[in-house]
Amino acid sequence: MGLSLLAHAKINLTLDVCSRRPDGYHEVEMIMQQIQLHDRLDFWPAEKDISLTSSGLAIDAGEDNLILRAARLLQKATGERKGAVIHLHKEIPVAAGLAGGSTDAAATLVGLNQLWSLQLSRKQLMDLAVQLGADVPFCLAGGTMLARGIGEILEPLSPAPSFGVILVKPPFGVPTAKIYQGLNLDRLGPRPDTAAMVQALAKGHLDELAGGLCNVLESVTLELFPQLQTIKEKLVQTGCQGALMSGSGPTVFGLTRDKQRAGEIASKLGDLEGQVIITEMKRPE
Ligand SMILES: C[C@](O)(CO)[C@H](O)COP(=O)(O)OP(=O)(O)OC[C@H]1O[C@@H](n2ccc(N)nc2=O)[C@H](O)[C@@H]1O
Ligand SMILES: Nc1ncnc2c1ncn2[C@@H]1O[C@H](COP(=O)(O)OP(=O)(O)OP(=O)(O)O)[C@@H](O)[C@H]1O
Repeated sequence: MGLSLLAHAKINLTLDVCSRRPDGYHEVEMIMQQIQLHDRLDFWPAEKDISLTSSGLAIDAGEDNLILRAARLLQKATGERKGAVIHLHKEIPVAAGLAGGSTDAAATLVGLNQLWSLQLSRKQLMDLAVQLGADVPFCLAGGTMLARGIGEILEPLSPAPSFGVILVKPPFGVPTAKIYQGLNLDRLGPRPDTAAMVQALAKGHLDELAGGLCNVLESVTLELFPQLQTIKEKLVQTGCQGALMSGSGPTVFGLTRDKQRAGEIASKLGDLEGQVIITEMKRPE
């Protein structure tokens, strides 16, 4: 018997960078939110090999794919020798700031833990997750979280109401490492008021939440790609309560009261350089 899992994308409602670590990573403080947009992963048992196929958006399904890296890591950590046939249906734009690869890696850890009856605990899966990438622990945990450390220290926050989200993904990708390297920690520009945003979430106030959106990585990515500023402005002019770049970019998102309103606004956006996706914040199951 096979199994099927949905792997959801994320947006960053805030992203603050506190310091640079000797290993090149940065200590961050950010509010992360899962959204409905998702990939789908199907798993079937196999004798010994692990194979990966894909459909939907184009993706390299070679050994570097985070799905295969997650599977190999799980084998190495547990000594498991069984194989698996994995199929990825890709809907989340790639290299977009939406944690597309990270969420696939998290789903692979969960899926193979089940398929291979490994019975690893949440904590053991979390320890493997951070070895695959800074966003993978959040993707495993899901929901609405305050993330610290390099992103692996997670604290659950009040779940956001199912506000509408319009994503605009420009027709290019952004390498995360290059954006972090480009940060000048002495001149970060506006920083998020994380505590105020935690309160806004607790109250479920869209206006307060939209007003507090802030991502210090914008100072690097928007300088490289000024068209992202234009997209942000257009989202607000057409009726979004607020707009922000997600992660290291280049995707920009706008917030609305619900998904229907997001659809109405998206139809007024007109000519925009990029793919427009209408979705909403994911509610807890
Ligand atoms: C921008 C965000 O997506 C916001 O959620 C994350 O901070 C990045 O998470 P990610 O893509 O899973 O990150 P990784 O794949 O672990 O790291 C890619 C590169 O980004 C930089 N990086 C990432 C996370 C972090 N806290 N500090 C960093 O400096 C490092 O140069 C690293 O080599
Ligand atoms: N399963 C996967 N899905 C998407 N990208 C993958 C996957 N496996 C490996 N990658 C590679 O990872 C890189 C980053 O892609 P991804 O879509 O995860 O970026 P991202 O959304 O910016 O991630 P993050 O928000 O975590 O920084 C790309 O170069 C891509 O080729």
